[in-house]
Amino acid sequence: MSLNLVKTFSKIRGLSPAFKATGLNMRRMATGKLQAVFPVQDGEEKAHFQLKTGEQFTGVSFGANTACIGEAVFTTSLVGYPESMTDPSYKGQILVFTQPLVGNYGVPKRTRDDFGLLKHFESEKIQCAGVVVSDIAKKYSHWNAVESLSEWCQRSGVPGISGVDTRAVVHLLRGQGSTLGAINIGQDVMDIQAEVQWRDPTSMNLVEQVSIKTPRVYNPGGKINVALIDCGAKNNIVRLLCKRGARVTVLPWDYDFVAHLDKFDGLFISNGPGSPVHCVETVQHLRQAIKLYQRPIFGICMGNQVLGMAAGFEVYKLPFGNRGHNQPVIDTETGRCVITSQNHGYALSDKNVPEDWQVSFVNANDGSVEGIKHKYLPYYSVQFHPEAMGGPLDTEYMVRDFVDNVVEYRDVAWRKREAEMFDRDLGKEQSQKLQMALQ
Ligand SMILES: NC(=O)CC[C@H](N)C(=O)O
Repeated sequence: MSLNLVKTFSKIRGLSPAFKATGLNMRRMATGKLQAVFPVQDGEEKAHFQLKTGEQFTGVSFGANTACIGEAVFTTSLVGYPESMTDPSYKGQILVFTQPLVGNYGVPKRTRDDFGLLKHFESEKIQCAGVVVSDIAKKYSHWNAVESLSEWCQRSGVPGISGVDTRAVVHLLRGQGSTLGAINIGQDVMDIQAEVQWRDPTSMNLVEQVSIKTPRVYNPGGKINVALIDCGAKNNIVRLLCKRGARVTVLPWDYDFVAHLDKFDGLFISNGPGSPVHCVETVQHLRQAIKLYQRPIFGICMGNQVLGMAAGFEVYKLPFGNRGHNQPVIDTETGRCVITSQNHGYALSDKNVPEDWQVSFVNANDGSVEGIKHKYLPYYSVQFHPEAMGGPLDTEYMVRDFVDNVVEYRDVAWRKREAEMFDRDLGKEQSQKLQMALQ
C-alpha cells in the first residue's frame, strides 16, 4: 500500500474531516470499526451497508426488502444508471455511485429498437446485486421516464440504500482494495463477522449465468457474418454491429465456434462479469482460432482478457478496478489520448508480452494495459468500452473499423478461395493465365 493510501486509510479510521462534514452520526463499534448512521424519518425503512472488513453504514432502504452480498465496487460515472445497472458485467457486484444524487431522471420505458433490443437498457433486467447511493431522488423528471429508481429496484427484487457517505466508501475501497459488501434491510446494527455468511461471487463462473443459452441471430439480412461470443454482452455491442450492416450470431460463452469458423467473417468477444479465469472453454477455443482463423477478431473488456489469455498474456486483479466514464487512455502508436468508459476489476499484465503481440493502449492514470494487438494478423482487443452507452463516444470508431476490416478480409478470402477453385478445375498454369487476363 502506498504511503498516501495508508495516510488516507488512517484518516478514515480516525474520522476524517470530510466524513465529519457530512453531518452523519458516527459511532465506533465494539470492534473499533467505524459506523455511520443516517437519520431515518418516519415511514422510512432502515438499511445497512457493510463491508467485510468491518465498516458499517446505516441509511435508508429505497429498493427491495431483501438482503444481498456482492463485491463492493464504485463507479464515478455521472449519468447512465439504467445502463450501468443492467450491464451484465455488474452481475454479483454491489454498485456504489459516487455521483451524489442518483435517480433524478427516473427509469425509461422498455422501448425496443429495430433489432429487437431494449433501447435504454443494456440487458433485460437489473444485473447488479444491490445499489448504494448518497442521495436518492424522491421525485424524477424526464419525458421518457415511467417509474422511479426506487420503484424499479423494488419491482426487480434488488435492494438499495441511500444516505451513505459514498466518499468514505470510496476512500475505504481505494485504501484497502476491493472487498465484499452486504446490504441488509430493517435489522438493527449487526455483528457482521458473526451474522453475514460471506460468499464471494467472484469464486463462481458468473459468465455462465449471464451468457445466452442457445445461439441467436440478429439482423439476419446483414451483409457480413459476425459471431459474437457472449460472455455477458451489452445490447449496444449487438446494436452497433447490426447498424454497421453485420448479421450477428450471438453464441454461448462455451460454444465450440472453432468447428464453424468458416461460417463467420469475423469474431467479436463481449464484456462479461467476474474473473476471466473461469472462462476456460472460451480461452481454449480462442487459442485454436488464433492459429487457424486469419480473419478479424475483436474483444472488449472481458473479451480483451480472454483473447489476451489465449495469446499468452497473464491476467491479474487490480486493487479496486476502473469504473467510470472519463478514464484517459493513451494509444501507444500515435500517443493520442482518448477518454473512455470503463468497468473492470481485472487487467492484462504488460510483463511477458507474447511474441507477435504488442500493447496497443495504456491507462494514463494507473499505467495498466488497456489494449493489445497482434503484430501481423487482424486480432485486437481493448479493455475499455468503445460501444459505451451513457459514456464518451471517442472510441466508437473501433466498431466501425472492425466491420470495415471484416469486409476487407472477407473479400481477400473470397479471392483466395476463387483462385484455389480455378487451380483445382483448370490446373495451376491455366488458372494463372486466366487470372492475369481478368485483372
Ligand atoms: N466489463 C467487463 O467485461 C469486465 C470484465 C471483468 N469482469 C473485470 O471485471 O475485469
